[in-house]
Amino acid sequence: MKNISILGSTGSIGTQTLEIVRENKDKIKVHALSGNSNINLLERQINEFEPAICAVMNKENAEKLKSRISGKTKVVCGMDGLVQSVCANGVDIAVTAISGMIGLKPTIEAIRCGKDIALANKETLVAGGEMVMSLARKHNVNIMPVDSEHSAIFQSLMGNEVNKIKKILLTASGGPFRGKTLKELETVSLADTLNHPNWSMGKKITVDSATLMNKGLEAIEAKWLFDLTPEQIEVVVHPQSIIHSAVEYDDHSVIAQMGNPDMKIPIQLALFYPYRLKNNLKSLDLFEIGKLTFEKPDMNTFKCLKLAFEAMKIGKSMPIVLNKANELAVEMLIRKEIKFLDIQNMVEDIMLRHTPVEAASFDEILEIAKWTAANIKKPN
Ligand SMILES: NC(=O)C1=CN([C@@H]2O[C@H](COP(=O)(O)OP(=O)(O)OC[C@H]3O[C@@H](n4cnc5c(N)ncnc54)[C@H](OP(=O)(O)O)[C@@H]3O)[C@@H](O)[C@H]2O)C=CC1
Ligand SMILES: CC(=O)[C@@H](O)[C@H](O)COP(=O)(O)O
Ligand SMILES: [Mn+2]
Repeated sequence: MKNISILGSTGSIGTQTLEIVRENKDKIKVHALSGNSNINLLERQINEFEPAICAVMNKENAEKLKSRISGKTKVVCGMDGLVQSVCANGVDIAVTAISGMIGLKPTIEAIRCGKDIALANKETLVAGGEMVMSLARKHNVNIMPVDSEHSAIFQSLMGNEVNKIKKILLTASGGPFRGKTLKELETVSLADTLNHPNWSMGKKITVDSATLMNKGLEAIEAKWLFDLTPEQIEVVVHPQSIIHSAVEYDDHSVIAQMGNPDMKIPIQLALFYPYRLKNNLKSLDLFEIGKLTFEKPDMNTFKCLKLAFEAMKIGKSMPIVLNKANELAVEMLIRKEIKFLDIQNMVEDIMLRHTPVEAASFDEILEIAKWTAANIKKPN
């Protein structure tokens, strides 16, 4: 029996993880759940999965939840609570399904406590990749990719010589605005932006997919997970999202992983690797799909992708600035305070004003994030 702790159990990845638990009760058990605002759902999840711990980031929400539940679940709060929920005795694997770099601290602490990580939260590696990967090596912890592209790369690497990678082909759907011009992007609405063609996900990542920042963050995530140079990462727009990514080897053989766009496939593999358990998902029907097509990304229109590659090449504190500025700008877009194209312009503007410095410790990463928040400029 495997015991898991889910950081962000009320979100898209969190709830899909719980669906997998529900279908595999003889193999996996929930030790801890966590969330922030959705205490109605947390209450239902506690009643169903009876975890030992439930962490709620927001203190008032934690108090409300405490008053609603009876039984054996201990409710803890704040960042200390999140850390307790992943480091608790008995937890074997922490699923990092919080959105944003707030997930960095509990991930680092989970690794320090020797817990394996099923990593969905890509912002963690963008902001703290060097630190997280070296801590994982030190504590002999496995970091299992949940992100569909990274799971595909992981699977395409199985049984092959890792040092013979020529490059990886990181596939991108192109998002809801694929093929649009800068002029057309000036007037897109929030509802259009949140309308992803292939995946149903949380708001933040859905906006990132529309700006192509998601692919930029994923390129940096891949660099850290698979020890790649920026030149070894090629983004390929593949609107059907059937090939989830591929690896080209030195002998020019290309190995890819395919499947319907359903996150339960990579989540399940991350939880049960090396076992591939039966499930009730639909088979891939290539006749129904008909065509798989490929395009080059338009990095001049979708500048976030170019900016992410620049930040990766510059290194040091630049990826932290890129990530934090993007998080802040996406929050503003969701609150309807800025327009779609403002995101890439705000990220570019602060990157131009930032002088990269070494930022490898948690405190240094936090300092850079604070600098970014204090210096980001909202358009007039
Ligand atoms: N969704 C997907 O298909 C994929 C997601 N990912 C990555 O996985 C991560 C999660 O994405 P997704 O599930 O879509 O996101 P959601 O927005 O659906 O869920 C986010 C979760 O994080 C919790 N949360 C948000 N803010 C805080 C906070 N300040 N403190 C504690 N908990 C918080 C939310 O709690 P509450 O709801 O209670 O407020 C919720 O449980 C992201 O990093 C994303 O990039 C990667 C690949 C695919
Ligand atoms: C499901 C998943 O892994 C997402 O990161 C997805 O890849 C987003 O789609 P885009 O390819 O449009 O960014
Ligand atoms: Mn992805």
